[in-house]
Amino acid sequence: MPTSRPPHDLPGRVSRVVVTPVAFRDPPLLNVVGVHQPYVLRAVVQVHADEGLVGLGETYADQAHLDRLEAVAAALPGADVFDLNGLRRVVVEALGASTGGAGASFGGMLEVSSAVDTVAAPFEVALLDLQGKALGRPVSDLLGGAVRERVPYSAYLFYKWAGHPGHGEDDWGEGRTPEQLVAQARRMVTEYGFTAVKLKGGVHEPRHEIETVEALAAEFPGHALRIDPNGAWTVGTSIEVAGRLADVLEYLEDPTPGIEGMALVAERTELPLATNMCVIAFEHLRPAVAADAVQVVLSDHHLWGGLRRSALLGGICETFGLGLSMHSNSHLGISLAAMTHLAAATPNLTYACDTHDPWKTEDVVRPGVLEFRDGSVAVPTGPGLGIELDEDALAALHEQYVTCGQRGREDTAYMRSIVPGFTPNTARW
Ligand SMILES: O=C([O-])[C@@H](O)[C@@H](O)[C@H](O)[C@@H](O)C(=O)[O-]
Ligand SMILES: [Mg+2]
Repeated sequence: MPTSRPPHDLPGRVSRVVVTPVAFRDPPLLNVVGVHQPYVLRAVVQVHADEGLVGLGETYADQAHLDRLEAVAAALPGADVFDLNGLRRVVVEALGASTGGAGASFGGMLEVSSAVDTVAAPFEVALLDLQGKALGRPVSDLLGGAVRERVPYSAYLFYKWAGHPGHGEDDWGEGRTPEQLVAQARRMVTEYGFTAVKLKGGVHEPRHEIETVEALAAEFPGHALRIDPNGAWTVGTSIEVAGRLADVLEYLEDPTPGIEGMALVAERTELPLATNMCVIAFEHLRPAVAADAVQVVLSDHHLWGGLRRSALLGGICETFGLGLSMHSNSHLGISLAAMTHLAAATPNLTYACDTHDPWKTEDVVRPGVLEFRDGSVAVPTGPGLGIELDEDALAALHEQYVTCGQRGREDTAYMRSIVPGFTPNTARW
């Protein structure tokens, strides 16, 4: 059992905040807006407190977002590490001064109506990590207690090129045909033990993607399958695909753009529709519920304002009878730890969570804690997030950021540099 420290040892105030942008290698994964660049950019947030403890957070590192993170980092010293409502005030004030609180966009796919939630999230995670370290308790305890010891994740398949142009073939090779995607799934299922499998669609004609899902269903009977074309299909196509795949999918994710479009599809299928595109902030819940547009919401603490606001989202989903799953963008181990604590402490998060983890070959977190077994990760039991930052790896990945030349996620621009004239495929088919 972890032991509590006496109250007079608790850290009181934030003394210093360091935001470090890093870049880690990523394969050429295809999606509706283009292709992943050679590197993923992330920002590692370190919040130092006056007792010498350090809390960790992780988020996107596009330049505009970094500027906002820096504005908060400058304003946070002196803040009470237990005052999470106060953190939000600091963020609102800092963004008001630096940016006017405008929205944000990541990679042309995720539009955020207010930057406050996205900017606050990594600082909230870092403060919770600090609180847990001070109290000798895991973050899941601070969120109400873990209701499961392990958190299930799903395999995340992508159509992909064999390698980044000019760099030869990568470890995964080409992912274009149904057979190649079955082989990709076989490797993930064998190495990680996943029992849920998600296919990122919106890349090829729907007929080709249906064949891929059918091949996966034949090869992995009993696995929970999902496809997510990120709104690449019209309402009519979505209804057709839902009809074809009704017996093999557990849910269909964002087949068509917008709450209205999703509602039209939902009227014509029994298949639950999931989203991380048309419901991405609290203000979208009311119209989505009123239109019965979605049956499953994919939460994401990076976008919903942190772990406690994601728990609030869980409560709202429960109230309205909505299912709850978890979205992922390419991420490092700090985020995987945060996602795992959140999922562990959210009783109605019953679907396997998305993760890009298998595509990652570099990290800033020391190995050993966040290992996959039977498709799931054990909830860390150490204080805070329960993970340890590898300072050398952080420095190396920061150096990679400095030299890689990327300063934002640009899937479409990168695709156009290789396939001139490429158009993002939203509602194209
Ligand atoms: O990594 C990707 O290309 C994904 O398409 C990601 O950007 C999406 O945000 C995400 O995984 C999703 O479920 O829509
Ligand atoms: Mg999605």
